[in-house]
Amino acid sequence: MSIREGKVLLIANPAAQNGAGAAAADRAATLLRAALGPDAVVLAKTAGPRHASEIAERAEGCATVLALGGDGIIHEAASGLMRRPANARPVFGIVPAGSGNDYARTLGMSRKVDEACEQLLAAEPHAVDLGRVNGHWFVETLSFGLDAAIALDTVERRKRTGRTGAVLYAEAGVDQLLHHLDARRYTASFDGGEPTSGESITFAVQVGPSYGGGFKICPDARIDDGLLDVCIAHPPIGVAGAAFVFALAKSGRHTRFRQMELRRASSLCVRFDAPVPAQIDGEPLEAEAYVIDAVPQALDVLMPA
Ligand SMILES: Nc1ncnc2c1ncn2[C@@H]1O[C@H](COP(=O)(O)OP(=O)(O)OP(=O)(O)O)[C@@H](O)[C@H]1O
Repeated sequence: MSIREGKVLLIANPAAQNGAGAAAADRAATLLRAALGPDAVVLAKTAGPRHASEIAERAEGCATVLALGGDGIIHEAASGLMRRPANARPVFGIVPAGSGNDYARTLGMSRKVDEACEQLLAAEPHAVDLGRVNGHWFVETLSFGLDAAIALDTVERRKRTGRTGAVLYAEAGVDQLLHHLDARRYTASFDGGEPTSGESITFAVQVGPSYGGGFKICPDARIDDGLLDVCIAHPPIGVAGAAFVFALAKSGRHTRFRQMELRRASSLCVRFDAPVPAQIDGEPLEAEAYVIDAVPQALDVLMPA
């Protein structure tokens, strides 16, 4: 079903990208109403964290739900939709207006509002996989360790300084690299296999390739293969080596280093010996053990043709 059939609910985070989301929301609503009709599009601006999830869960009578903002709001809206019965779940789409926009990169959506609306108007739905950890859904990324510490530090820095984008991520990266290059002991079992133990500096579990504002941590991950791609960075990696690997990860060329272990699995369980920073689509997540699986073709998502 295309966006042209049925009502569209546009859930927008006015606070995304340090407040730029408000104008982006009005612009997208205007463009979509011009194309689809004045009554075809309902704009709902979020009032705060988790509101997008509640709005999406209550999306009665809508054929399409769009999330406008960053990966956080996309994560929340998709989670809300997944709480609806499968036979009453609207098609999902995004208007990227965030800071990192990793899911937008994966879907191939433009980060310009006008272009993204054009793409949505011509898009067809595609059944894509979602990840699930301890009952929480994720659209793109779940990770533990250094990179999660960087992602979470980035959010803090953005709030503090008002700066955005890959430069901010790199800045947080340098700081965390210098002060928190910790190896974390883990035990993991893949697809119900025998548990194995090891040490990781980062441990990423991806639906799509991208995290941290465009770093291709699992460059070959596909969102419709029914599998999760895993990248485990093992020690030893010194500060200079880690910085080098980190820079190469921007284009996915870090995978050739012997410290990188790449795997695919439909499910895994991971436990760390000590509390570890963890991020799910850029938001913090805390648990003692993580039970993770891929849910194939979980959500119909509008993707550019
Ligand atoms: N009205 C609001 N005021 C403040 N925060 C909000 C509001 N609505 C939602 N949020 C929260 O804002 C956070 C960040 O939102 P979002 O991901 O859309 O933008 P971003 O952080 O700029 O982008 P990215 O996640 O791609 O870096 C989310 O955790 C969300 O819950």
